[in-house]
Amino acid sequence: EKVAITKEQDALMKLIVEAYNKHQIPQDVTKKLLQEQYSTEENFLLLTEIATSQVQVLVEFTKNIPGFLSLDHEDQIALLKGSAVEAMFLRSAQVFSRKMPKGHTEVLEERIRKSGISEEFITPLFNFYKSVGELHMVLEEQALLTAITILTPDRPYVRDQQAVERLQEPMVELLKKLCVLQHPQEPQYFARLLGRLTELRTLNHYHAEMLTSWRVNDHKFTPLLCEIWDVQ
Ligand SMILES: CC(C)c1onc(-c2c(Cl)cccc2Cl)c1COc1ccc2cc(-c3cccc(C(=O)O)c3)sc2c1
Repeated sequence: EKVAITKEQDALMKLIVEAYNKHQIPQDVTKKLLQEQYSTEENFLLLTEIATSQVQVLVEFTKNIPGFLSLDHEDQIALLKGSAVEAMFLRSAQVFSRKMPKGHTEVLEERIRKSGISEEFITPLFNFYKSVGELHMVLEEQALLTAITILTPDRPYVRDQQAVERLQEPMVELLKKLCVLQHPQEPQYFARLLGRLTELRTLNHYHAEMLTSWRVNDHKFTPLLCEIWDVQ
């Protein structure tokens, strides 16, 4: 039967995409990727600055997700803390999938490879970037997938999981319809997108190890990152 987006779904879509477009890392931050010199220290500092800016952007985007601010306040914090790393993997992955202007892609890869991350995490990290790049997600899909990741009910310390499910469910339904409409020639595209969310969960584990190894080498994070990642 013909798949059609309802009026409500279209309104939800517009709100999510609007929020996604509105909240971006400022150009003066990302353009530093091209300017600062290359050293492990400099790369780490630059990535830390971008990640901090990304968390601020993520909080603003999340506040614009319909219904989020009506959730229990403790749960709002639990959802943000539980999804921040995954949302940032998704965000940084988009840089690799769309050909960034002025060769950001190569420069970002170089800086991540030389930021003190051990080889055992570099491989899964870039495998993820490659698998996201191969999906050629459109903006709507990127925005919805980020919102769905944030609204994952079974994050640690979430008390009212049903309330989160009630927000996530319509987004998953909408994404499913979008995938059918955007990729008619690829019926399993939606399943591939959800597969990325599963892969993201494993990356959380790697990221926790990355943080530990950076801290062992006395790398400092910003107060915002310390708060969202429960470090220091
Ligand atoms: C603290 C820091 C050292 C760190 O610790 N773990 C990670 C991490 C790493 Cl390595 C990989 C994945 C996830 C995390 Cl969380 C990081 C760096 O995290 C980030 C987070 C967001 C972005 C967005 C970017 C980006 C570039 C150009 C353009 C744009 C754009 O949106 O236009 C975005 S780069 C970038 C780097």
